[in-house]
Amino acid sequence: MADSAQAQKLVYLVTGGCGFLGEHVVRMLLQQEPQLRELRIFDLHLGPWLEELKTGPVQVTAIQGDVTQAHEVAAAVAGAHVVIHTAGLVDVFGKTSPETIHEVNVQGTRNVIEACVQTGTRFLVYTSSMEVVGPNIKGQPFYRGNENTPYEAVHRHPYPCSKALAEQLVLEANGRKVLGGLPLVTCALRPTGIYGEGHQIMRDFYHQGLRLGGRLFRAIPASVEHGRVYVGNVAWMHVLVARELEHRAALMGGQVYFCYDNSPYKSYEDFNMEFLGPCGLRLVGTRPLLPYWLLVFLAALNVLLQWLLRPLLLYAPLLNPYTLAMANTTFTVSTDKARRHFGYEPPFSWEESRTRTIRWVQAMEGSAQ
Ligand SMILES: NC(=O)C1=CN([C@@H]2O[C@H](COP(=O)(O)OP(=O)(O)OC[C@H]3O[C@@H](n4cnc5c(N)ncnc54)[C@H](O)[C@@H]3O)[C@@H](O)[C@H]2O)C=CC1
Ligand SMILES: C[C@H](CCCC(C)(C)O)[C@H]1CC[C@H]2[C@@H]3[C@H](O)CC4=CC(=O)CC[C@]4(C)[C@H]3CC[C@]12C
Repeated sequence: MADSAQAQKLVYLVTGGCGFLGEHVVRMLLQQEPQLRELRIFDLHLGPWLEELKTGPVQVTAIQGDVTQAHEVAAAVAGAHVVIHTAGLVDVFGKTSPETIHEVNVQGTRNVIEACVQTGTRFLVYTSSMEVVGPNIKGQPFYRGNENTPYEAVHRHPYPCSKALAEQLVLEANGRKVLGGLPLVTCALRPTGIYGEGHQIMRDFYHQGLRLGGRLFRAIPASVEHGRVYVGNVAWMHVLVARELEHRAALMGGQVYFCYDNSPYKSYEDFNMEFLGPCGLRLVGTRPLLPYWLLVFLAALNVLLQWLLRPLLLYAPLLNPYTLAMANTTFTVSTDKARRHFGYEPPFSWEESRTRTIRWVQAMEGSAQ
């Protein structure tokens, strides 16, 4: 797509463009994609910040729509050169039913693929997740693994199940003939746990810490390592893949790539403290304060309470058997596949990613006072 005859000719569609990752992808595209003529942002809920983007040189079209509605998706996709499909329901806390998660993540993705085929859009970038691989239900560690590392990917939870099915649909669609007879080129990106400006779970931990008098209590051993990735780097990988898919279709089509950067491997809680610490919170305990069996019991109790309270209110705490298993299982990625295939280098260093995230938490602190 680097053809100069195509300068400022391309139309991109970002589904879920008002979400945590989607907003970063949208802003990154506007900054870094010189060939962009029109950027369509499709989301169930449109953010007010979109207005400020409409004054720039690129035509920004905000489309309020639902990926589960095939006709809405087809209308948004028609005429787009590239679709970046980030829309999804990210729910590991039992806020939504398994059926709704499946409908949005799997049927929504099917609708996006069919829309590409029917309208002649050739390039589709899908935001998958590391959860497609693991951690699995056995809690087996994945240590510095890459895209070829053998791992028993067995899931029961609706979220990873839905992401795995959707990813499979995207990969199988690679090579299908779109309207006009040319082949569809698809690719799936698998971010590990994303952090950065706008991260809701970081916000939740921060407010929980404030409520507890500036303290958080260690629940997970520091030895359990997680791979995390800065949202700006994830956004950049999406922009780069979208740009390179045409020229490297034979190499990249139907491929999966972990989304990674140089963020340090740490336990989920210790990693969060990299940002929450400089904002005045303290992680109490060098070891977990409660025995693991008690956490398992509390997590199960939360499931029971969620079920009992459902007719009255939505009770969806951070701790449940799934999140406990996730937090307590080492899952770290070490790969260079994206660098080898399309020259990905994370534009934000760990220091910059950390500084930006701390500034964001501090701004939240300011607004809370
Ligand atoms: N947050 C994380 O750590 C990770 C997220 N991902 C994936 O990245 C993608 C984006 O996730 P986040 O930005 O964290 O989530 P998010 O919840 O902030 O963003 C998702 C966006 O999709 C939109 N959306 C939801 N249902 C929709 C529907 N029916 N029709 C149209 N739009 C709809 C939401 O309104 C939201 O703006 C998801 O596909 C998720 O599975 C992958 C790995 C890690
Ligand atoms: C909320 C969990 C930490 C709470 C642990 C407790 C209650 C003991 O303090 C989070 C631990 C791991 C997170 C997940 C992981 O980063 C991978 C993910 C990938 C996605 O695609 C979506 C988000 C998530 C499932 C992420 C969700 C929060 C954790 C379970």
